[in-house]
Amino acid sequence: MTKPQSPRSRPAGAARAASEGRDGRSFFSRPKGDARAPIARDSARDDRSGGTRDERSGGRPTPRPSYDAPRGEGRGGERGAYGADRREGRPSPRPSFDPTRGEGRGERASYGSERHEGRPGPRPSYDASRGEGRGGERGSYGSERREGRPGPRPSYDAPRGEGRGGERGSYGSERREGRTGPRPSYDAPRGEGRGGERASYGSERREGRQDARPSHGSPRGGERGQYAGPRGGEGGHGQGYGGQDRPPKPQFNRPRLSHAAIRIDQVQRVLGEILQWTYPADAALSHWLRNHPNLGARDRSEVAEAVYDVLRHLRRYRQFGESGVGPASRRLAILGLAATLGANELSEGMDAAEAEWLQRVSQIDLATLPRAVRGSIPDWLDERLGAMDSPDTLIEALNRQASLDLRVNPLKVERDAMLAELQQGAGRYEPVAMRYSPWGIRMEGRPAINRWPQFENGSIEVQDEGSQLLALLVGPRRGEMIIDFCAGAGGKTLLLGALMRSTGRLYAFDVSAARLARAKPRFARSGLSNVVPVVIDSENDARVKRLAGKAQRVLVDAPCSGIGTLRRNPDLKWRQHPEALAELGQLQERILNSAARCVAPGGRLVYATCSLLAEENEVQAERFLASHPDFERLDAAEILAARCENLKLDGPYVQLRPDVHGTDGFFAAVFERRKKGAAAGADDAQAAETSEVAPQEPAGETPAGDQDQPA
Ligand SMILES: C[S@@+](CC[C@H](N)C(=O)[O-])C[C@H]1O[C@@H](n2cnc3c(N)ncnc32)[C@H](O)[C@@H]1O
Repeated sequence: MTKPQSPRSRPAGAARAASEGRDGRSFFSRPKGDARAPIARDSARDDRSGGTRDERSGGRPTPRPSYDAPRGEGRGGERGAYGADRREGRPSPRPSFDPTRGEGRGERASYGSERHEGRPGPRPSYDASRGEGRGGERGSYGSERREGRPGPRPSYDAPRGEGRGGERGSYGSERREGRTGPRPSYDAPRGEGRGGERASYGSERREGRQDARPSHGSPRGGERGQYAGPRGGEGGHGQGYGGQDRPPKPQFNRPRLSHAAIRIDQVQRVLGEILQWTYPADAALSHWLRNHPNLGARDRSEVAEAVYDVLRHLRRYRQFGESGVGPASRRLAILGLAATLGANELSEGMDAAEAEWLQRVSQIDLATLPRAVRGSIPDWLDERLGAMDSPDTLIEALNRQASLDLRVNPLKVERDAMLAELQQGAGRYEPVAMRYSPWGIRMEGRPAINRWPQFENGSIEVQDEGSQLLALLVGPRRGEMIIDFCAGAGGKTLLLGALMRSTGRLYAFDVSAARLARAKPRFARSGLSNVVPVVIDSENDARVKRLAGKAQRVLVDAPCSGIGTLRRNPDLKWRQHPEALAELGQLQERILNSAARCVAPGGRLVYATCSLLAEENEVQAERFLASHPDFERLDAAEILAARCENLKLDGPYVQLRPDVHGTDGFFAAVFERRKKGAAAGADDAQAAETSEVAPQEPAGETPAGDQDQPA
């Protein structure tokens, strides 16, 4: 099994995503006494919203998260971004052009959006205004709620999908795992336990009751005070005794716990939280870690890696777990730790029956398992990925950890100079130039990039290589008017603005004020002055219509399932479901149609997702072409190949895969508005000119965003 990446190094596409940290009014901002049920319902819609359970358990907002968690990614590739976002949450020293009133509020959750780049998130991040938050933008969730736009209905009932298809039994079990509360309000699992999986039900039911059966000599039944706590000084690890060199004194009548027993229990507890699917995995993990501040770096890393391993291989592990004894979440924890630490490390923490079971399931020949079980993906996803070339290698790659991808800021530094600098100072992370992106540097390990001066001064950002390549498709030029229609936390906006050399005007639209607010400090760090962030009410906002026929280039980095980012956000495959895909498809189509109206005759429209699924990609592109005779398709693969000689792609679309290109899964289509159809564009432009409200001015002149923030 592959060694999972520690949460520390994950992108912020925070759940990104954490929400990309997952956004907005998260656990952090939830008012005291917020009931559990409503949170579950909301989060089912926008699971990227970051948050902690502090509020759930009493409404005490947690201070800054201590754990620079998993994903700096921004899912979709931006590890380190998480930490960054968190910092971004602090009042920026140069709030020059960011008009967003909401800024500084929901920033904690911001890591989610970065995850998105790195993209995270079914994250329900998309379509913020509806409370959806699917796709990769966790952060937006909370903020959306604050913005007073709670979704009228929990359209994105994330976990519902799980039990469907062939996985009903397991879905129900997930919900039950670790659960101590009443049934979640979304009432997802009707039908759970039916079908062929009843036998496992009983054990699954036990997954949530960690303290009920103090068997195995494990820490249940009083472990809390024993290890996880703050008794020890900081920094210790390896023993898992809260940083102390020695285990705590055994208490009367209580057996002394081994390192392995403690670790199993820790992982079991975290899984108990995550597998309720109330919050994105990275948010739930971060929250748990914050509540255990005295765990050392190694403790954190080991817990996180095992938890992510379980999320990656959940379906297979559940199947293995059926033949075991004890609570199901404990069996999952053992499997995750055996994969990441090695079975030998666990022996002291298991009883004889567990050890025998582990040995037995470790010998199962994976090749004999159906692909969906072997690759641990839900049936609906197996069906879709199975229709693609080389599905096995693809699924395998999606279950591996992603590397840490950095991008230099071309406004500030040359890639080679930065690479030399990093090789000197951070050589142990093995920085190398990326294969395709001219601005990219790839690193191994989990450096706390967000504390590096190069990050703080805007010379580097965390961004998946695939996201970087999208900028080449947009091909921005100096002085142009460009629209980044779904700008989120600004990952792609940053590169577009730098390639415009900070000239012209770059509109950064998004329905999520929280995500745009998180973009602000990034814009400030990067030295850009040509970005105009605009929070729009919807894709049909009047401010969008005013720009009809005016933009030379429009990028639609559409809200999507985020399935291409499973390396960074493995929980997405359990949170996403086919019904949500259908809704996403409609949203993508509406956004594309509105964005197309902004394109000037002869101008370029780029449609991109971090999905691998045809229905979000080529099907959308073909539908757009069929309904827009004034646009023609350009060969996106050719455009990219002209800039990246190593990159061999079959057009007309760009489709990047982790197994082939080492990037997250991305799709891009490029369309050009016909010049001879200029009449339509001219009409649009005329309509715009006669509009009652003048177009917004760029930052530095009239900060348009000021008018755009919700109250
Ligand atoms: C894939 S993410 C964008 C990530 C961003 N481009 C980046 O690189 O960080 C999709 C974004 O679409 C936004 N969105 C959802 N519905 C939208 C709509 N109707 N109009 C504009 N943006 C929308 C979401 O809030 C989310 O930030």
